[in-house]
Amino acid sequence: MEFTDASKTYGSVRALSGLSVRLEAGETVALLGPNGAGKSTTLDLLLGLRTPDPGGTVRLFGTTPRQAVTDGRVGAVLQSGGLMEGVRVRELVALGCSLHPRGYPPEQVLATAGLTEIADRRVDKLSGGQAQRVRFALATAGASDLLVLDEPTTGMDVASRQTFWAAMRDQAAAGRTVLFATHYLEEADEVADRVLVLHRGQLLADGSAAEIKAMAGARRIAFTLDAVPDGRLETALRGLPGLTRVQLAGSSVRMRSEDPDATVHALYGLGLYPRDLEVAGLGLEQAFLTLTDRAEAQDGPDAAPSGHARPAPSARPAHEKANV
Ligand SMILES: Nc1ncnc2c1ncn2[C@@H]1O[C@H](COP(=O)(O)OP(=O)(O)OP(=O)(O)O)[C@@H](O)[C@H]1O
Repeated sequence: MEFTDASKTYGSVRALSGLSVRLEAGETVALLGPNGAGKSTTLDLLLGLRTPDPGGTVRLFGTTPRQAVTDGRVGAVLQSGGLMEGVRVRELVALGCSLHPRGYPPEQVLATAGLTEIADRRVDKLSGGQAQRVRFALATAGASDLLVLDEPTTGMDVASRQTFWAAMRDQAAAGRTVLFATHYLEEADEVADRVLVLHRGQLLADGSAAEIKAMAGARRIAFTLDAVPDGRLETALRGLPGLTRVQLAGSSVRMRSEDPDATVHALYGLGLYPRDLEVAGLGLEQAFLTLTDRAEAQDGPDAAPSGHARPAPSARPAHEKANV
């Protein structure tokens, strides 16, 4: 599975810009990026739903994405995938299995997706999370070699999500490649062997979650002061060396620093005695924010082509509770 210098332009918007990346069999790969970074476009190219601009190519299993899909080598869960109305879950899943060149028995697919209990329900009467499980069942209706998942667990509750990822681990263990776009960074951290970070249509980072965290470089510093800092002290705290973010909540202080040794040294230099001092590496979520903030600062706010959204934390459950 290989993208070679693949770009995609929609009118004046360059959604993807010269992507070159190769996915290996059996890898579980997370595709991360702020809103509008080009994730869905990347997946659409991989599925043959769109073609790259002239000069770039996308190849799957030695052929075109379209041919690979026709051959049943690719299964997909797409954000926009509508489900056929007026049929029951069992009927739809059976249809998916029968259409797949290497389809599995429907009862097995229903069980794996956790749908056996609601197999006789009409598809148009399902909750959002249940409908998502049906999409997952359709994506795994046969022996595909690549699974492409666009925000696959959106709307699922915690238990369904765990079932979903357990099934995906089984798929990867069976040698399948799983590529998923997500805004749940915890999932990417837990599940993916490899993380690709897209930003404004370009590949910003490619590595394991640990490598991405190391690439961000920064560390978290957290401590508590004896009292709520006054204005002067607050200014002094914000001026400590190495800081990229500061968050003050009463006497509790959280910082992100690219030079934690210098920050902590200078902190003591202010004559403070911080309690519960913690210096820790970034989680994948904070590393992601650091990398995309940094790229944003380098590009400048005007660098985005028209139509590109800036990162919108509201769309990302993981980011809602993002802290420094
Ligand atoms: N059919 C289209 N016509 C015009 N612009 C488009 C079209 N599809 C996508 N875009 C633009 O291309 C850019 C990349 O969009 P894409 O959907 O690939 O991003 P994404 O990373 O999947 O975003 P999100 O996280 O919001 O789903 C965005 O600026 C988007 O507005």
